[in-house]
This record gives sequence, structure tokens and C-alpha cells, in this order.
Amino acid sequence: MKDENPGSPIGIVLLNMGGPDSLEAVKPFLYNLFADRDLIQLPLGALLQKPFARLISHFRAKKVVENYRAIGGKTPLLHWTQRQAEGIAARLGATYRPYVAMRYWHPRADETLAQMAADGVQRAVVLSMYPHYTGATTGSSVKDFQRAAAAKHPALKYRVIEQWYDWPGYLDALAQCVRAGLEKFSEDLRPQVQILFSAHALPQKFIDRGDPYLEHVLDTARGVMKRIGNRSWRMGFQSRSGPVKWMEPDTVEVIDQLAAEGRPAVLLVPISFVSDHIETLHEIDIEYREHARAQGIVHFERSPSLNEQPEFLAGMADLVSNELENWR
Ligand SMILES: C=CC1=C(C)c2cc3[nH]c(cc4nc(cc5[nH]c(cc1n2)c(C)c5CCC(=O)O)C(CCC(=O)O)=C4C)c(C)c3C=C
Ligand SMILES: [Fe+2]
Ligand SMILES: [Fe+2]
Repeated sequence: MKDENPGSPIGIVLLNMGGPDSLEAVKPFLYNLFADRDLIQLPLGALLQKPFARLISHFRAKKVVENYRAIGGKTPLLHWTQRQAEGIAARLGATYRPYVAMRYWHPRADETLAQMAADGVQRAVVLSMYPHYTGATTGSSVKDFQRAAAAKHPALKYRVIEQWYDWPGYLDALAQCVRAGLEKFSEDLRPQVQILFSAHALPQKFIDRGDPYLEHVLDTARGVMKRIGNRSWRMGFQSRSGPVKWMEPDTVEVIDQLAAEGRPAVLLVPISFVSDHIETLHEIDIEYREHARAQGIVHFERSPSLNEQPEFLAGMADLVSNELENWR
């Protein structure tokens, strides 16, 4: 990148979904999420999206608040995303400043961009923390960032990294998580452990319209398994949340199939999340674990999330360096 302002800090901005930082925040967070037509198009068109979002968030909050209570009253997503931003910026050098912009809860892109302007940041690399591209996540977050940049910091020059599902540093780091997961099983059981990758589901219409999410997710799984070696694996899609046709198979159905096949041990590997949040800590660790045990899978474990794993942060710093090289 041409250094027009030597000495001015360069921003490293991580984009993610965000989540409630208190139980009171659950409902307004859900409202922001359901009001986003890039993520979900509620019936009867754009005009009624917000009234519907208010209604759905009201009812969904009653149930979901208990899930957040069970994991400590808030999501750890912001903590981990901040640690990731700091870890990546620190590996790049003193000129780089870490920032986080969340799509549906604080710090929102507007706040982050106002802060970057106040800090004198003139240039930035913006990194979506979703490795696999869909308009529902990265597409929506990037649009939101662009809108906020135009409003709060129009002079900012930035480049966006939208997908990195096959980045070697990511695959190496994820393979290390799988190895750590396998070590949770006793040595005699380990050869029989069935690996089950679980990605977040999308409504099938996103795939039908051409989003590459499914290809990306499958490429990631293949890249990880190349590193792990000869072992059978399956793929499921978790966290369906509305009455539309979702990607298949549902992770729960795959767990049921594995139980029916008499598999005694399953390692679930969350593949589309790069840190712990409600869907690893509650959905997998509590709901799926209970379900698997009830189906007869006595040994059910989850591989650790990437969080601030040093190999992952080094791999992400390389990804950003690569982008900076291309910019130059
Ligand atoms: C790859 C990651 C994610 C995809 C793809 C995704 C799609 C998607 N999500 C919903 C609805 C909800 N998502 C919720 C929370 C949430 N989702 C992700 C990631 C992906 N979502 C994250 C990181 C979070 C935040 C979790 C936290 O710890 O707070 C929620 C709120 C929680 C709940 O009510 O269960 C909803 C609702 C849809 C409809 C969708 C695809 C279009
Ligand atoms: Fe989601
Ligand atoms: Fe979800």
C-alpha cells in the first residue's frame, strides 16, 4: 500500500454479528437482527419488516433470554472478537490499530468509524470474521460498514477481505482444533471417533440464488481433513430459526443417523464460527450434547473454538499482510 500518511495509524477492523452484552439487550439485539432484510425477509414486504421484527423479537426474546442466562448472561462474542483484533494488529506492528464493528449490537459500525476518525486512522483493512461468503452475513456487514464509513468517516480508504475459507493459516489452525478435540477421547476410543462438521444453516434460497456458502464450507472441511488424514467425516447445518426451507442435513438429523449406526463417539467441529458464542456454548454444548447422549452416543465432544489460538491469529495476520501487499 502506498504510504501517503506515514505515521498515521492503519486500522484493522473485524466485522462480526454481535450479540447481547446483558439480558436486557437480548430483545433490542434480536430486533436489529430481524429488521435486516439482507439476513431475513419477513412476509408482506419491506414496509412491514420493522413491525414484524418488533413482534418476533418480543416472542423470541422470552425463550432466548434463558439461553443467554445459561451461558453467563451475555455472549462472549465481543470479548473474543476484540481479542482477535488485538492479536492480529499486534502481530502486524505498532502502526496497526485494532477495531471491531458489529452488525446487530455494540460497537456498531457507526460508533467504530467515528472512533477511527477521532484516532486519525486514514486507511484500514476490513476483515469479515465469517470465513464463508453469503450475503446474509458478510454481505450485510460489509454494506453496513460502507454506509457507516460514508456517513462518519468519508475520507477513510479501506480494503475489505470478504472470504478466506481456503486460507492455509485458517485450515492449519482449524485442523489443530480438531486434533485437540480428538484428544478429549481416550486413546482406545480415538480411532472410532466420527467427525461431524457443523456449519450454520442458511435458508436454501441463498444457495439457490448463487451464494457460494455451501461450496466454501465443504472446501474448508476437505482442507481440514487433508491435514487430519484418513478418517470419515460428515457435515450438518445447525441453528435453523424460522419456517422456511433450510440447507440440509440438519446437524441433529446427522447425530440421529450416527446414533442409529451405533457410533459410540462423535466429535462435533463447529466450522462457520471462529469464536465461542451462544451457538457453541448453548446449542452444541448443552442441547446437542444432551440429545446425543439420549440417542445413545455416550462420548460426545466439541472441538475447541479458534478464539485466540496463536496459530489462528498468526494466520489471520498473514491474510491481512497479503491484502496490504496487494494494495501496495
Ligand atoms: C456463519 C455464521 C452465521 C450465519 C450463516 C447465520 C445465519 C443466520 N442467523 C439467523 C438468525 C439468528 N442468528 C442469531 C445469532 C447469531 N448468529 C451468528 C452467526 C451466523 N448466523 C452469530 C455469531 C450469532 C450471535 C450469537 C451470540 O452469541 O449472541 C440469532 C440470535 C440468537 C437466537 O435467537 O437464536 C438469530 C435469531 C438467520 C435467520 C440466519 C440466516 C439467514
Ligand atoms: Fe445467526
Ligand atoms: Fe443462529
